[in-house]
Amino acid sequence: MRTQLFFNNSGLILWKRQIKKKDEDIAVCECKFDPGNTELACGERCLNVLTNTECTPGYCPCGSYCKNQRFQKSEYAKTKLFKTEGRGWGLLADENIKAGNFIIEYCGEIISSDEAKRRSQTYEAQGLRDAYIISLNANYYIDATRKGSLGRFINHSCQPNCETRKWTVLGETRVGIFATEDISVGTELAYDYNFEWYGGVNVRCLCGAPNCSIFLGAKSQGFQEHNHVWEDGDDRYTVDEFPLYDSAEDEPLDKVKATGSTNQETLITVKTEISGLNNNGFGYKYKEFSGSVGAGTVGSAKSEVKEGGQNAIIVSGPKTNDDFNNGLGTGSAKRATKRIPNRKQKLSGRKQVNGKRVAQLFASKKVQDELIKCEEERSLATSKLESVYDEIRPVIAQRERDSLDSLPTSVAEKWIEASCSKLKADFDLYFAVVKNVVCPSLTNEPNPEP
Ligand SMILES: C[S@@+](CC[C@H](N)C(=O)[O-])C[C@H]1O[C@@H](n2cnc3c(N)ncnc32)[C@H](O)[C@@H]1O
Repeated sequence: MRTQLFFNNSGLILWKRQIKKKDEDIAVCECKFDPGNTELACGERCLNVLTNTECTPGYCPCGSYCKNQRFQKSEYAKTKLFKTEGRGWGLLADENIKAGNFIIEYCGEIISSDEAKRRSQTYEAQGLRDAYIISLNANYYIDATRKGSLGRFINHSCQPNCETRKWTVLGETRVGIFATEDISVGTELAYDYNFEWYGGVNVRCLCGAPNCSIFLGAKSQGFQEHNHVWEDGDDRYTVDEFPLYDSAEDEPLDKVKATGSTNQETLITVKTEISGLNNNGFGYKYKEFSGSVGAGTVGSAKSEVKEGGQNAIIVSGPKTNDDFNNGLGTGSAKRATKRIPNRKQKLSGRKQVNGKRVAQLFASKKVQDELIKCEEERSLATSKLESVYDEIRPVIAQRERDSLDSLPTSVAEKWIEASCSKLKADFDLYFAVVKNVVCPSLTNEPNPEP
């Protein structure tokens, strides 16, 4: 079966036509079926497996014993949703998974590249920060924003234990997540978004890997398209204008509200469509998967994840692309996108005590001098930090351009030193104020006027 997709002007799938493959076009492996050893049926030496192609039912010599129909039979590893620190939801291995094993299919709506661009901009404008669009091939993308499998919850890591792989299934390309190493039960699953991700807003990566590339999917096509910032002398690339989102800043998420938390595992049913349309071209083929929500995490959930009966939440989506568009903006998952407009705001935008002004509140000249001195030291530390910041940002930019992941130690040390001096100066000032207010006896001075 081959599929022909027809799009309307907005890049939405209008209808699809299944073109039956001729028998001679179907890839049939040469596996010899051994009834005494069914384990060998279409294993790693199967010609189809070697070419990332699933066997076609009815054509495979191993018949119902064929093990090379994992997408078709939804043979997923056991996984479990959990709430991460600062990265929204994540997915855990709920059993030991061997290197190379298929974990789950990345399901969603198939859209054209123009539509991917349009949706990505729309989501960004709507403040939807989590991005779920990945590339299927040169022309098509999979959007799991509103509809998808548990695969949509797998986070990024610069030191991943999984990867995406493309398989041909009954003539169509599908994307699966596969383990790249042995993964033990309870470990978070993560793949590197740099390859297929069509990311929206720039998100600071919180994977914590030593080789972290700072931004999520910084080398992915989507990121590059959104931020044509990498050419030398391009004045769009100034750090001050660089929209930066730090997921840690607005936790807990309001996207999926955790209410009625429970210490027991809660069964969830996730309605998901396989990537593609069913035969009538509009309705989606839904499959039901079961997973479990990590202990003490969630009882009911809003937006994409709706309460679906007792102890069940359902990830549901509209049945057609039109529904999808109409539904956009109503109850869609939102997290406010914070932008950091400039460095000054980032470094000194917080409310600061003005040492000199506070000094005037004290009657004692000795205390005033002490506070003024602290304030001067703090101003010095602040300017030092700002100049180090100015100095290191181009280094970071250059390393990004050169695809180098980590910062040179000397640069990092400089930054840490300047930050520590600034923190110490802040602390000294605050300490001096508190000391002179709370324990004036230490300096034998009277309290300031209230
Ligand atoms: C495909 S979704 C993954 C599931 C998502 N955490 C959720 O709660 O739905 C991708 C989004 O998760 C967040 N994310 C994933 N990996 C991250 C990381 N290493 N650091 C920070 N945020 C991350 C980002 O907001 C990203 O846009």
